[in-house]
Amino acid sequence: MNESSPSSLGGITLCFYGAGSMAEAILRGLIDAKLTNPSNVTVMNRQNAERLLQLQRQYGVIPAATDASKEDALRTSDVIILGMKPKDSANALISLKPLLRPDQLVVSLIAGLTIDTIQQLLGRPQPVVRTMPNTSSTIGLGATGICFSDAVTPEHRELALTMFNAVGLVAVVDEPLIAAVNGVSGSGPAYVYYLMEAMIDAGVKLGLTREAALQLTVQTVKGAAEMVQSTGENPGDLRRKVTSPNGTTEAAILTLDRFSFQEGMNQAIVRCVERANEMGEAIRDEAIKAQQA
Ligand SMILES: NC(=O)C1=CN([C@@H]2O[C@H](COP(=O)(O)OP(=O)(O)OC[C@H]3O[C@@H](n4cnc5c(N)ncnc54)[C@H](O)[C@@H]3O)[C@@H](O)[C@H]2O)C=CC1
Ligand SMILES: O=C(O)[C@@H]1CCC=N1
Repeated sequence: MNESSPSSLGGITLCFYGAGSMAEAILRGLIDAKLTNPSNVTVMNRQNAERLLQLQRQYGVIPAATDASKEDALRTSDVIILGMKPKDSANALISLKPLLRPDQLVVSLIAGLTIDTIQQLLGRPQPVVRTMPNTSSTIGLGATGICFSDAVTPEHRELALTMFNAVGLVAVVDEPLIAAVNGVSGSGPAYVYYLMEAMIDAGVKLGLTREAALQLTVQTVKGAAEMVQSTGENPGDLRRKVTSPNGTTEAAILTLDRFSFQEGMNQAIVRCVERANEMGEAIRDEAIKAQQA
């Protein structure tokens, strides 16, 4: 799964165009892993200068709060990381178009936005790396799906793999499968947190303190994930080992089945993928309108 890559970004400069939660997860992961010096990282957002100062205080990165400093960072950084919401991406790419040099690498974190739409909005076959990361990149345990445009050079590819390997696991996939990655691991932490919320609330209803229910749930989720990874056994086999015939776990699993747990999970992920594609189409339509205007 993980392709090998060098351990440092050297003096490569990075510009986070959009500095919200996903951008912070990645920049924090890169800085904690000592992959880059914070002075090589510029952050910008639409208008929240206080947020940029907070990122500067916390990580030592460079804030670009004025129009001039934003333009300068976008013109000069080696890598531009698109970290805005999908709905803001068409306008952001239209503003980026006149500033970019053909050799700057564009790395997108944006759900649904295709390489083709990025290139249409930029008006040229810019090297583009499309990714679908997740917020666990913050602690180096991210899971990122990644694909590359034709204009990406072997050096760009290595650079992108180095960045995302530093913050977790990387799966190189064909672009149409990025939506599936979105469904499984991009949005996946939220499903797990949702499960944890339900387990904790049930524990509290049964009389545990919230703190005890939280600690027991966290350790259970951590231990279960670690068991799959360290034993190499598949989750189904491990589940069966917990489930004694006619025992307590079987009673619980049969109850989950009565509520169509597996089907619910399957439908949730299918809907997530559909939504990613819908959002991608909406941005593509905006791109077409912008070109006709
Ligand atoms: N949050 C998550 O778990 C994941 C998010 N993503 C993708 O990451 C992207 C960002 O998501 P979040 O960080 O959650 O959003 P967020 O709302 O926390 O951050 C978005 C940032 O973009 C900035 N922005 C918007 N338009 C801009 C412009 N024209 N110029 C400069 N900055 C601009 C906003 O000011 C804000 O700082 C989205 O496209 C999302 O699909 C991908 C995987 C996981
Ligand atoms: O909810 C979203 O649209 C983003 C993409 C994956 C996780 N969060």
